[in-house]
Amino acid sequence: MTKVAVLGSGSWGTAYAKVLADAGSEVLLWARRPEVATSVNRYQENPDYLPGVTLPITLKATADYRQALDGARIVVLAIPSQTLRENLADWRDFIGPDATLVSLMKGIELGTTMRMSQVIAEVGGVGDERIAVVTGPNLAREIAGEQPAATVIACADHDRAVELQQASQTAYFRPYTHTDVVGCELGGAVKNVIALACGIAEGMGFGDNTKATLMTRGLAETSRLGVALGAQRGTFSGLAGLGDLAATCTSPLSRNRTFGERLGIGESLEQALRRTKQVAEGVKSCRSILDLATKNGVEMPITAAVVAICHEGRRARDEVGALMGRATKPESLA
Ligand SMILES: NC(=O)c1ccc[n+]([C@@H]2O[C@H](COP(=O)([O-])OP(=O)(O)OC[C@H]3O[C@@H](n4cnc5c(N)ncnc54)[C@H](O)[C@@H]3O)[C@@H](O)[C@H]2O)c1
Ligand SMILES: O=P(O)(O)OC[C@H](O)CO
Repeated sequence: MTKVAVLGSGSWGTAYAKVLADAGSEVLLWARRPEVATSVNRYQENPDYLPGVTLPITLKATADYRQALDGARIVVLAIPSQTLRENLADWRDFIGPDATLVSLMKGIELGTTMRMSQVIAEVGGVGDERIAVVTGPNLAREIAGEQPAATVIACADHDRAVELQQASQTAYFRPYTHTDVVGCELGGAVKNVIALACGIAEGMGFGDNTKATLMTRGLAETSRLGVALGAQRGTFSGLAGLGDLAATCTSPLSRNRTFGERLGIGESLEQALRRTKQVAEGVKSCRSILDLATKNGVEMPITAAVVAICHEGRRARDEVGALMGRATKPESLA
């Protein structure tokens, strides 16, 4: 039986740990707070992040990351993106020499503009062939409720991707493999920013035309950035691109979309942050994504508008005017 460590017991860490346990692996979930581990072990529930979901009896938890990592063939990283560098520095010495490191995170590091797999390679000192990314239209609550969905497992080493695919395949969760790690990670990170924009539009009272416009043009700017960074254009039409964008921009379960809605009704960033217990990755990553785009000479007007609203004190209404007033041009999907 494959031994798996899932580091991070928030909503997605817990839901994906359930998938892995349901698929037959021996899974140990690491929780920062001992009471979360106790609740998983005693009551098969993570009441803070997935209340009402009964976890498999075979899924165990611990507050000791060394115990979780001991003998793990697969190590899943499920913490907020901006905390990865610091946490992995503590964990790296306890990770087995041939373990696969799996990122569930959908963000870009502030300051370095690195993707999560790049942070893992640098801090963990591991080759790309040992790093995989799981991404797609995977709202944790729906997966935990065993509602059917697909995902993408991207890894430079196809055999490892297949190994993880087999370890994640259940009656309700269908993983596809992919080799375009860059495109899959960018799809996951940028859709959070576009979901913020859709939430803002919703909060401002705009309807479906506005949100469809943001999604379509948001995907165009995502793919423009991706191609400039070496991603395959086709990745953005798949689960990691369009699939995740559609789920996140339209679902009331999305933290990014919900956060945007608060901004759209006129709350300040601080007010919205105070009301948000879980991570809405796009709020921080919009800045690193815009930096990455600027460094690479790529125009991302929707991302720039989200940065302006979140971090530069600009009014949403003014940003709508700026976006709509841009020079006219032919439609291009890149
Ligand atoms: N929730 C989803 O539906 C979903 C789906 C796919 C991908 N993701 C991505 O997965 C990642 C994790 O998201 P989540 O939904 O589990 O988040 P969450 O907010 O539900 O949980 C975050 C977890 O990280 C822990 N944590 C917070 N700060 C920490 C720190 N400084 N050091 C260590 N641990 C810390 C929290 O205690 C919690 O257990 C994010 O990048 C998110 O974008 C989430
Ligand atoms: O709740 P969000 O906005 O972090 O989105 C969750 C997932 O990434 C959807 O696939």
